[in-house]
Amino acid sequence: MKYDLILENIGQLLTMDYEKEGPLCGKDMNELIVLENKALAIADGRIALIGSNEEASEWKAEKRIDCEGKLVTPGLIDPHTHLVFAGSREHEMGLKQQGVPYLEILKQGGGILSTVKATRAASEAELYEKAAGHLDRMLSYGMTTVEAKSGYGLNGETELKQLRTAKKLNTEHAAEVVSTFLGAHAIPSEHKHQPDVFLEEMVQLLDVIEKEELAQFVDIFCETGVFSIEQSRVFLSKAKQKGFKVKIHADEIDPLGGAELASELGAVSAEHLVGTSDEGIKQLAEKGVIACLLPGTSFYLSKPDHAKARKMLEEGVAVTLATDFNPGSCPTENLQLIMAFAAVMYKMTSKEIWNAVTVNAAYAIGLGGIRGIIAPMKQADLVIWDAGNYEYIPYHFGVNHAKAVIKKGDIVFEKGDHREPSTLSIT
Ligand SMILES: N=CN[C@@H](CCC(=O)O)C(=O)O
Ligand SMILES: [Zn+2]
Repeated sequence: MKYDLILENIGQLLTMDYEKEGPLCGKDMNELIVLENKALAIADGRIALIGSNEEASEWKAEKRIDCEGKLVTPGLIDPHTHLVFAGSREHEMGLKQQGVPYLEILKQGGGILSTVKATRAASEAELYEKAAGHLDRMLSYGMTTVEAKSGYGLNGETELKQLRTAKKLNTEHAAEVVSTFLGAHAIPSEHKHQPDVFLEEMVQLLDVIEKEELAQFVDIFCETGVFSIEQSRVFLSKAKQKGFKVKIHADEIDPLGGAELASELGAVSAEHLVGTSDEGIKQLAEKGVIACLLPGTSFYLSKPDHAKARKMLEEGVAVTLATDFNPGSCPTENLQLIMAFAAVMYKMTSKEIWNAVTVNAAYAIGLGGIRGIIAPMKQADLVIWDAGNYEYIPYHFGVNHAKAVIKKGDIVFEKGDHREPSTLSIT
């Protein structure tokens, strides 16, 4: 047998605990399988074998990579992004510095609504080109699978344009894109006084979204001045009736009880959770709703409060971490930076952080047990890091440590691609 690719001389290999079912929680989140001095073989885009370097010297392959004693992990998974949009919002930085709150900017027709204006005006080709650029950068940071929410259309035409763009990226780009319909992201100005009419319009889109397979998940921004708990309950219940899995932007700014609603509805995940009550945390644990935490957003919005990650972990909530990449509250594609934020702001351990961005992130986007692990016969989505151990990635922050990124067995990024000298020896 001749393999397509062999990675040799792996210093640390994080396979993750691929035998456990379901997202990791409790003390399982703080456990990591670290194999040392290993080699692995890839065939037909899948992991074929894991063995010692001595064994690997007997294996035959088209191509071999000497990992030089470095760390190899599953590709990172980002379970919460707003990938597809037009324009940018750097002009809001000054307003924020003057103390204008995020929701006040939105109320004045800026914020999300300013991105809606730009996105409505953009062609599908323009959206595609811009999102592909962001996705290139994500891939270069080791992110091999990314969730992408719509929500900058707020009308049928543009929401579908965003979702079709994401679907095309999933087909054509090396990274994998999982779509979420977030039509209920804000109230568009034309429906300012009729939010329920607007929500019904978004419900009407679900049939075509299902027919064209444009999204697996439906999400809503449940927040003061956006959608209430009751509106969110009605909207998400209708989505569930149509067979969609649901997520909620919950308790991001005001503690409205979004976590409790996510638990009541059996949502796959609740996102943000900065203001979530202790009761809300208990319910997330009880109902097995994954907490998708976004420390980059708390950092960027300069919030004094952060999600109570330690409390969630102690209560047995399965936690994942995401960039929340978007043009307003968190313009970064760098999940490695978010890992550092989680260490500093949430006091999560390196082990918890690695489980959060691999195993649990996969469960949060419907790919549990399929992505975010390195196991025989599973898809070969891997990162070779320019670091000798897993603790180094959340520690040395703000720079890119990915040395090479492999998606479905293909090398899709190497450090040298970006005019940085590659030290990886590929023969
Ligand atoms: N909070 C709602 N949505 C995004 C921000 C979107 C924007 O500001 O453009 C979030 O998750 O942070
Ligand atoms: Zn978001």
